Amino acid sequence: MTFRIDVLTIFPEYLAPLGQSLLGKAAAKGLVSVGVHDLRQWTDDVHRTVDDSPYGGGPGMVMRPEPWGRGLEAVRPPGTRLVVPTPAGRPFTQAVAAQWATEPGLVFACGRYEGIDQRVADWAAEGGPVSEVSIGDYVLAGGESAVLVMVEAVTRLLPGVVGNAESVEFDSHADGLLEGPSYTRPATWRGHEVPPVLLSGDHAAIARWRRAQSLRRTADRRPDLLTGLPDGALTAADRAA
Ligand SMILES: COC(=O)COc1cccc(COC(=O)c2cn[nH]c2)c1
Repeated sequence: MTFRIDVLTIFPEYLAPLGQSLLGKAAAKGLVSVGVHDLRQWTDDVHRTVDDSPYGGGPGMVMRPEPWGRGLEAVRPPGTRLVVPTPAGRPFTQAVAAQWATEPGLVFACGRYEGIDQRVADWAAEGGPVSEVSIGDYVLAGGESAVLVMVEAVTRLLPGVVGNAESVEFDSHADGLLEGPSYTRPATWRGHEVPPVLLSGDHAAIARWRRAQSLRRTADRRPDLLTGLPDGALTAADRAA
């Protein structure tokens, strides 16, 4: 029932926001519990060293395996998915978030420097699923920001977290398309009108208009999403739009 999140990082203070806002309410409801752990508590030297030079040479430093091995043994419930944010990962998508939201919890490993010794992910796969995932095609200084992003995407999908469950269902990407424009009062604002159909009360026309806007925006901004749609996702009416 309670979704358990654990994060291992050398910058625990960076993940303090995990207790705020939406996640905070969810935590207050007992839907989510979060643990943030300083990786350095599992180092074995007086300098609490977490990195070392890369085998084979090359720039930068690599995170040593041993602190990760001890930390994951201490923190990761058996069988729990280990998520490693990395620019070299498979794409993190709404579908991935939805899948993870059905599981009992997640453990996140925040890489820094040039990354974590690959044997950590390889060894961790012996104890449960491991997902090396990317939140986008750019390089961050570490995994902590990506963890904030993924935790927010997953926890808002947990039952009871977002007030209006329907608003989650009709998110962008939920049906494979981008969400179209939204409007609220006033009907005229600084010379800009709300599209009249939205004030018409004709709910069938409104639904058609919204679908057409969603398709137009997707074709304009994310044509890649249109090629990936399952067969039949686009109706004849869609194609005519
Ligand atoms: C095995 O995995 C690792 O070693 C991960 O290591 C690193 C190293 C540097 C930065 C990061 C953080 O992730 C991203 O930059 C990222 C994720 N998505 N898009 C950009 C992670």
